This record gives sequence, C-alpha cells and structure tokens, in this order.
Amino acid sequence: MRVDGKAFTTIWADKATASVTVIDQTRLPHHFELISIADVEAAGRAIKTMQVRGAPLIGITAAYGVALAMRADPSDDNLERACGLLKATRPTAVNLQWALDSMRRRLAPMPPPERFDAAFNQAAQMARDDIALCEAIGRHGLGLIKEIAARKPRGASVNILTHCNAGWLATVDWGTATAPIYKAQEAGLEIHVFVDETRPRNQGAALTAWELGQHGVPHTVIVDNAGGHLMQHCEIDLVIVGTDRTTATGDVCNKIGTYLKALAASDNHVPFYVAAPSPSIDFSISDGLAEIPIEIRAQEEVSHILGLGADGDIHKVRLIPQGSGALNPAFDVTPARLVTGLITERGVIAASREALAKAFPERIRA
Ligand SMILES: CSC[C@H]1O[C@H](OP(=O)(O)O)[C@H](O)[C@@H]1O
Repeated sequence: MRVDGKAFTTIWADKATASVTVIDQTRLPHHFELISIADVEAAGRAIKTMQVRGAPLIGITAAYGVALAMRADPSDDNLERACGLLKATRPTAVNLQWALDSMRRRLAPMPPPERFDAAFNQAAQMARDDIALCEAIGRHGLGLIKEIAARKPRGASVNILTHCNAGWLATVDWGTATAPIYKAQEAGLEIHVFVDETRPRNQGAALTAWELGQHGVPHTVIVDNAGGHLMQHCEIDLVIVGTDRTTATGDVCNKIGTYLKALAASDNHVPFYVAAPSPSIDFSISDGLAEIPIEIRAQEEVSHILGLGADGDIHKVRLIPQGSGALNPAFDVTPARLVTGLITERGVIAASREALAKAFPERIRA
C-alpha cells in the first residue's frame, strides 16, 4: 500500500544478500523507520517486541526467520532450534504455528545444503499468497459494503467500525479487515471508518489511523468504550475486525475488546464480520474459549503509554500510580453466535463448522 504516495509492503527480502526488511511498527505513527532482520534471533525479537505484528505478518516474518537460520546452519538441530525460538515469541496467532509447520514440512525431508534456497523461496511464496488472500477478502467484503451503501441516502457514508489493526500493516499488503475498505474507496463508495484506539498498545490509534490517513480514507479515532454508544445511536452500519485464530466452529480470537464490540453489535443488530484468511483459521480446534492460548503481555503496556514529545521524539509516561498492578491479556474470544459472518478468501460464509467445511473441504469435515 502507499506511504507518502510510494508503494510499500510491510516486509520484503532479497535472497542474494539474504536480507529481510520490515517496517518498525513500534515507531509509527510518528516515525516511519525500516529495520533489517539479519538472523533468526532478530526475527524473533521483531515479533516479540511487536516491531512486526498482526497474525499474517507474524507468520511470514517467522518463515523468513527460518530461512535465515538455514543460511547460518541448515542442520536438523538448527531447524528445530529456529522453529522453537520463533514459536515461543507469541502464542495466540495460529499463523505463526501454521508458517513454522509449513516450513518444517518443506525442509525436513531435504538435504541440508538445499534448505536455505528452498526456505527463502517458500517464505517469498507465502508473502505472495498473503497478498492474494487479502485482495480476495477485499473483493468479497466489498460486496457487503455495497449492499449497505445501496440502502443509505445518496451521498451518506457507510460508517464502519474496526478494532485494533487488521490493516495492511498486519499483513503483507491490503490487510484483512481493511481490504474491503480500500476496495470500497477504489470503487468510489462513500465510506467513513471509526477506529477504536485499542488500548493498551493502541494499534488502532497509532497504526490503523495512520494507514487510513495515508490512503485518504475518512476516519475518526474513538476510545474503545465509545463503540457501543455509537451503535445505540445508529452511527455504525458495519463492524469488520480481524482474527488471530478462528476455530473450526467459527469462534474468533482477536485483540482484547473485540468480544465487547460483538456484544454491543448483537444488542444493536449491527452486522459484525470477521475478515478471516484461511491461515488464520485453526481447523484442529472447536472451542475457542477452552482451547486458544491467550497471550498475557507485560504490565508496563498498561501502566505506561508512548507519545510524541515536544522534542519530536517518542516518550514513555506513567499512567497509573506507583504500586498499582496491571493485568494485560492481549486477546479475547468472540463466540461464533455473535459473528454475523466470516469474510474469507473463498467468500463470505457463516461462522459455523458446516460453512467452513463447505468452503474448505480439504481442511475440515462437517
Ligand atoms: C490481520 S490479523 C491482525 C490481528 O493481530 C492483531 O494483534 P497484534 O497487534 O497483537 O499482533 C489484532 O488482534 C488484529 O486483529
């Protein structure tokens, strides 16, 4: 997507120099900075510290991390060490495990000297596939926005609420929840996005607002607790969020606070859709609440906040009293019953085992 008018993806790599470059998302929205990932340890740090984040991008960054590990040492032991190191970075997004399993399946049977080349090619293919998946989600989600637009008075905007950042910054390009938004903008539809700030890391305020602004998409940042109020006052036509792990029955694990938005949407009869590319679907589990590991991140992300100082640099300030503890679960689970539908790369489907089995018969049996 565009940054200051120039086309970017969130990650790009050059096999000849074995270089992997990413946008440092911890510096956005105030500073646009690139970092080079030179080895698997650096890939792990980038994921753990959320320099790169977002389920799809986490998986693809890990895939390149495995490739870099194979360049350093293509042995079986190092393959296992690299996968273990990367798996330990963040537990919730299933894309990480999906990417590591895919790399391991491809590389384990190969002669070690061939592993780096194959790994790099596989990671690059995953990145290309991600772009195609997200673009397809954009096309399918566009239909939902068009349906709503047709019912609105001429010139009135379709008001969409999104939570956290499931934008192009969370993927390689397009985003998942934002892909239909960008497609609607391209189609000339009148749209406006309410952007949940998404405490504590403020992915919405810092990342979604930034990327929508770069594309000239009208948007308004709101505090997380305002969404229900806006729905009660018919200010929201549609909610679209991302997913870190959707189960075979349609339960959706996403950024903390998503469940509360789904409750408010259900109570106010607002359509609540989840943009769910298949690498973010865990077809091996059925009960999201019982089976999905929820990452608990550092208390400091709650007790402190980052912002731009008068000196033009990023500063961290304390929000809560010394001595007050903080609890920081990073995700929650929205039961399928609260999900209007899943926007997948194969179409918009119900959040149910039957619909997932029909859309992905090679992955699941009804
Ligand atoms: C396109 S999925 C993005 C998904 O990942 C985010 O989590 P995090 O920023 O902690 O990686 C959030 O849950 C988004 O919905």
